[in-house]
Amino acid sequence: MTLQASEQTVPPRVVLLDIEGTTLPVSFVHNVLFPYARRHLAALLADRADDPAVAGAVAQISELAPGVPPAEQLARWMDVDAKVEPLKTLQGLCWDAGYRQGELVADLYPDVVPCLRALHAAGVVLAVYSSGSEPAQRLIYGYTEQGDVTSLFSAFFDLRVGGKKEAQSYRHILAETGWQAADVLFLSDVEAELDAAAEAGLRVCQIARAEDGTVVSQRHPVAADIAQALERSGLSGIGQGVGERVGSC
Ligand SMILES: CSCCC(=O)C(=O)COP(=O)(O)O
Ligand SMILES: [Mg+2]
Repeated sequence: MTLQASEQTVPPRVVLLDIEGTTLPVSFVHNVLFPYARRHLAALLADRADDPAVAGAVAQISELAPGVPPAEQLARWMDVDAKVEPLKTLQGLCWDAGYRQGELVADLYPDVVPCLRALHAAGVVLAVYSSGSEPAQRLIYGYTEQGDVTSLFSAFFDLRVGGKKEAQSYRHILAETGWQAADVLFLSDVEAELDAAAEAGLRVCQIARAEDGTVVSQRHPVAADIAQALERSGLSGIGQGVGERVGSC
């Protein structure tokens, strides 16, 4: 029998977090980050063609879409929000300059940083799993409105381990880290990602943010924000005062 997160009394040791729709508003990704990358991709391809990261991504595009000019293929992928590695790599390189020049600052949901700090202080391992490249994930948490919070995280996983809607990707993360599936709580807004994580044995809870209009899961525990997800997963009582801090985050 599978226990619901709300029924589990042993708290998770690891919290694995999605980004878009979970810690960062969907609108920030789609109205700020994606358009920024779209505006800068052509210049990146032209100006940094010899950069190994750019050349490697272009080679990957040619393998995935032989005969299609890379810029055209990237535009097609962006039109459908495709989660493919070379696009994510190149978007990350565009954003890098934006964050460093002060044009981009990650507008995380207000509950996120206080919750992450409380969990970290309680000894809970924090990790990220996003379709955005690992460098892009580090930029988001490196340039938040609350400063650089990357040190709160022990690990970052991207499409290198596979797509987020595939159970095998979560098994890959477990194999790489040595974490036990039952010790890991995965938080995401997307039901198909929660399905895949649950199939791999992870504990899951959907973050259904009102602002994002998330389609509420009928299959998994649901929380309105990170604090509520933690309470429902047995984390509000960990350590002296952590419950209060998490509760107020
Ligand atoms: C981490 S960079 C911005 C997010 C992104 O590029 C993306 O495709 C969203 O993916 P997620 O897996 O966080 O939903
Ligand atoms: Mg998401």
